[in-house]
Amino acid sequence: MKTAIRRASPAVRRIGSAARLSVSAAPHLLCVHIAMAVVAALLPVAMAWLTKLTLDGLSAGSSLQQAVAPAAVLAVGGLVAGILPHASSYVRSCMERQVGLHAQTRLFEAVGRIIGLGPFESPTFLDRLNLAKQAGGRAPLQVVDGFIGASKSVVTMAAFVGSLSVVSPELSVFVVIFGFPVIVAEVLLARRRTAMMWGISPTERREFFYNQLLSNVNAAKEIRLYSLGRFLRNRMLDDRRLINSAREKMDRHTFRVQAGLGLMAALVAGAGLLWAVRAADSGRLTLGDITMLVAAIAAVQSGLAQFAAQTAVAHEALVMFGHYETVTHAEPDLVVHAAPRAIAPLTSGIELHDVWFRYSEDDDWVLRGVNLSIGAGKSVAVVGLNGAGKSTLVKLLCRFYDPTRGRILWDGIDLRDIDVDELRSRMGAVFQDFMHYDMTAGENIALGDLSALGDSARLHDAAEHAGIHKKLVGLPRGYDTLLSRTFYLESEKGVEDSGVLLSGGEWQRVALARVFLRSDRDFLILDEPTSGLDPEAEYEFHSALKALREGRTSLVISHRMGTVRTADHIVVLAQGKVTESGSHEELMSRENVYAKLFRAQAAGYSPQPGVAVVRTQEVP
Ligand SMILES: Nc1ncnc2c1ncn2[C@@H]1O[C@H](COP(=O)(O)OP(=O)(O)OP(=O)(O)O)[C@@H](O)[C@H]1O
Repeated sequence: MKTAIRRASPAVRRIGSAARLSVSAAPHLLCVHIAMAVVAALLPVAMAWLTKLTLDGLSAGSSLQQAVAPAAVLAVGGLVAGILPHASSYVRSCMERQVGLHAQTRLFEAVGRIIGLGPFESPTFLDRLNLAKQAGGRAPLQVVDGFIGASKSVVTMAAFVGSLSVVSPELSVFVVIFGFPVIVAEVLLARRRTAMMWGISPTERREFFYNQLLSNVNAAKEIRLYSLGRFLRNRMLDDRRLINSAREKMDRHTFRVQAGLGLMAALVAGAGLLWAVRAADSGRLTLGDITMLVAAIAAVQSGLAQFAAQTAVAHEALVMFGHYETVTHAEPDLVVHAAPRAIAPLTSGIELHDVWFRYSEDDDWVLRGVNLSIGAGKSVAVVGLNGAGKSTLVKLLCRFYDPTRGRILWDGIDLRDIDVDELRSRMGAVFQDFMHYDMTAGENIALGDLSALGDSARLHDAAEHAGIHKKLVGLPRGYDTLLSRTFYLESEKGVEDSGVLLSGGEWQRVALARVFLRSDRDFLILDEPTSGLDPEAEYEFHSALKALREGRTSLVISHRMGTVRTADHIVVLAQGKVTESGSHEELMSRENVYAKLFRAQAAGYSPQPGVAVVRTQEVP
């Protein structure tokens, strides 16, 4: 049995998976929904038979009193038929909300299980994630609903075809043969539509990117100053036109196929009616038979149309749900050790042994055999020109990627053997492209360590160290002020300017405050921590940094030599290799790349310009 299930086609597995998801999200509503579908499937047949029997009875001369009972049942049936679609749609809406919430929870839990950054930098994954997000809310229920709806149509049609075969076996066979191509055509249409949607997905994402860019506050300055508005708008509209043209082509094709099917249906209905009139004329059919025949033809045709539509919707939803399933069942992007090794506070240090790394097999090597030792309690600085691989090194240390070759060891234990959450809980970092969260000032800092949320003393202390406390405490609502003009706080709905915007350097201090909140961690990474700070703030920051680093292991990356020079050990990275290392004094005495870089920067502050200037080509 299990083997059979394993061998079942992906479509069957997906239907099973969508059903399980719906059952776990809304079991009671699903039962009510199915029960309503059964009643809705059989009600038209029961009504048709009752009508036929009532009319046959009346035409055979039965009294009005005898006709009252079936007529009363017919009236009740009519009442149920009138209310049922609305009740069913209400139940469906309730289910949609519950299943949507459940599916979204599962999707974002799966996204949270992605350890590294690789998938987020892959266009294919992003397209799939985009479709999964679109599908997550509706697709599981659409699959189940389509299945229920198609089954409902089959039940109604089978009951009517059975009834029709009593009246006219030839016509019932004719209707069944007619139905087959309708179903095939609709399934093919659905397949084509989903292929089209997958095809336009990258264009839709790009259009969305331009769309966001045109309304993004950070982009607004350059867009206005460089007059990029029309250019970006045209690109967005070009993408929209491409999308529209693909959709229009699909709509035209759908129209041609469905108009053909409609014509066929009309011909069948017309032929059936002509035959029925001639048969009644020759006395082979009663009045009741004709009403049954008319009802059966109409019901089978609408049943076929509904079956086709439901199958098409279910098929489309099934394909979309496939993307959802791929994301939620994705294998971990990085190796996850089944029995990870526990790590203790860093005692020996972090070692990189012959680390090679490239982002993909098609890319060039970014790191080419890096050997580096970051001793426990020591501060190491990495310098190098743009693109030398410094931030990539940080990504490997945080285990956003694994080395393509070589190993990174934490007190002798390979990072791949350590539980990634435990590893990261022992680190603090401020990244070059740190985040601005559209949240309050307090929350923006507390995100560095959620246990500090609402703990004013800790937040103030971290902000004080980062030199931003005075600014934050002076905001209209202090630390509760929203650092955004994108949203309102719930408590301040409608207050136009309740949020505050910070300057670039102030934002950097907020990001630094996050890392000060984690100053008790074993290993601190500071990637360009002072790039946005003014000289006074940079000076203050160095004293704070010194205190922060005291006795801690840290790695600093900076183009500012003033930030770098106080490190215990400095490493020059060039084209993915360590080309020089030592203390500031040692490196200066070697008169090599570091010394040239340092002097070149110092020359910028010198009253006599024209001292040593290092050029990109000079660096190996
Ligand atoms: N996600 C990525 N996919 C492919 N290549 C990448 C990716 N990220 C960076 N690179 C490439 O890796 C190289 C090193 O980039 P990295 O950001 O590590 O340099 P860096 O030394 O930090 O530079 P900078 O001083 O400008 O910040 C660059 O050539 C860059 O194009």
